[in-house]
Amino acid sequence: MHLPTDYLEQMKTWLQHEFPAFLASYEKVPARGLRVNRLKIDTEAFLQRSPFDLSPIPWCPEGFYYDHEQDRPGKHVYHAAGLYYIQDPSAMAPAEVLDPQPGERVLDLCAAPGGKTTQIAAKMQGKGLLVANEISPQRIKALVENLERCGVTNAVVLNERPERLTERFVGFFDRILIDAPCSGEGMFRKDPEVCERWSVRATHLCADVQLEILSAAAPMLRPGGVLVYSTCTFNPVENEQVIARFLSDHPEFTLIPVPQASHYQPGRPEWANGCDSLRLASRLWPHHLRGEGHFVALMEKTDGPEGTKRRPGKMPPVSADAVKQLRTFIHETLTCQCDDWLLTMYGDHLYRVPDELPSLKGLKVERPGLHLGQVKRNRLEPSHTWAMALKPDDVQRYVSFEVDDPRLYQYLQGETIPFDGDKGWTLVGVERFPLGWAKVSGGMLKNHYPKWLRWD
Ligand SMILES: C[S@@+](CC[C@H](N)C(=O)[O-])C[C@H]1O[C@@H](n2cnc3c(N)ncnc32)[C@H](O)[C@@H]1O
Repeated sequence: MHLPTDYLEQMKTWLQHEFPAFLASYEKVPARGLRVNRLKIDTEAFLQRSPFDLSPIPWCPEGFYYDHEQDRPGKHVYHAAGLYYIQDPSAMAPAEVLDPQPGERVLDLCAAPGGKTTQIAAKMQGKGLLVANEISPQRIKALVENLERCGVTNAVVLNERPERLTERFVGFFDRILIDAPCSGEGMFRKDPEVCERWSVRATHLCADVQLEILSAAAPMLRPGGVLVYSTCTFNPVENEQVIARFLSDHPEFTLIPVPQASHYQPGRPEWANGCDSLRLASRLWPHHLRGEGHFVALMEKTDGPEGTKRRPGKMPPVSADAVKQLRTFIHETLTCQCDDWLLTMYGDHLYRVPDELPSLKGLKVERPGLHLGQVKRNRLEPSHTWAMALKPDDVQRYVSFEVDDPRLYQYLQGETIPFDGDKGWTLVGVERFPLGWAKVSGGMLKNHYPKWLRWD
């Protein structure tokens, strides 16, 4: 691999005697990780059925290294069922540090493709409000698909510039993650294109953007709330120096210790303004641990205005016809009621809105909540998203295939399967983990697995 000369010079100056070990890390095979999705399965239960050779990642209880030479977990049906998320081991650190709790209001401001959003969602266990924002319209699709596959029910997905959210959410969030766009020095080993785009100038431009994002986020946190800033770059210009600049502009914020700090190396005050508290930030270096590298800083907001009152905002209304069709679908297919659900409609698409969501009027909304389906002339066509968010007990008809059943792969390939069962919408899954919808009629399981997800 050809590393930029300026980059090597900088790292040599900063790292000094550590530089040879750092440089040698580029010769090693990158560590690969997967994170068990506790919205679908407990870690212990997953380990019992996992066909992969796994070993624990010390800073993430749900995280495991796998052997990329031997296993391809991304191609397994358990991945399609959302049992785990493939994620760089060091990228699992920021959400661990954020430590979101069920029932809280959490903002993931730079969310796509959703590695950390899905990790946050698993920790929230479907309770509370998770706002996932992504500025890039191109990257939103992957975020939505990952939230869907992982069965996330309490997320709202926005496509906004951070500063457009500030006024709307003053003092609103308990926790905010800024996994900032950066020069990506921790990605060089895996992605040569990131390496080619790198320049000293780009690191300074990134730092300015990072500071703007932090400044837009600051008012959105409630006093007593915490903010995590992370990057996948090593450059102090984008790490310690950004934090130092932010703290000098925002005395209401203070750095606090990272709970898992014993696994990491401390931040480097001498690479910024010398302020000793920068040691409280954490550095994940590829020559100290098995992972590509990250920077994580945890800050608490000690002062500032309290947020909007805890009441839901006005959302676009739902037609009486849509409610009727939803009730009919639930009556015929599910085992739950929808009387206390907050609903909204965007066009002919019906969504269940998480509690406590303020009005989203004027914002670019990609998903105002859990997508339930499309309201057609006289029926509700349930969404794939909803299928992935259900459990076998939630439905009246569930067809379970074992991993070695050829019909499972016929289903994933979009084929119709002979099936003797009750008529109607039917959830299909591998073991007790849903994969999608089918409709039973005339002795056949008619396939509703989305075309864009079908296996070759
Ligand atoms: C490091 S990536 C986020 C990765 C994600 N958190 C995950 O774990 O999958 C940074 C994201 O910030 C977005 N971004 C770029 N410029 C931005 C800006 N000015 N404000 C907010 N987000 C921005 C990028 O589109 C990108 O998706």
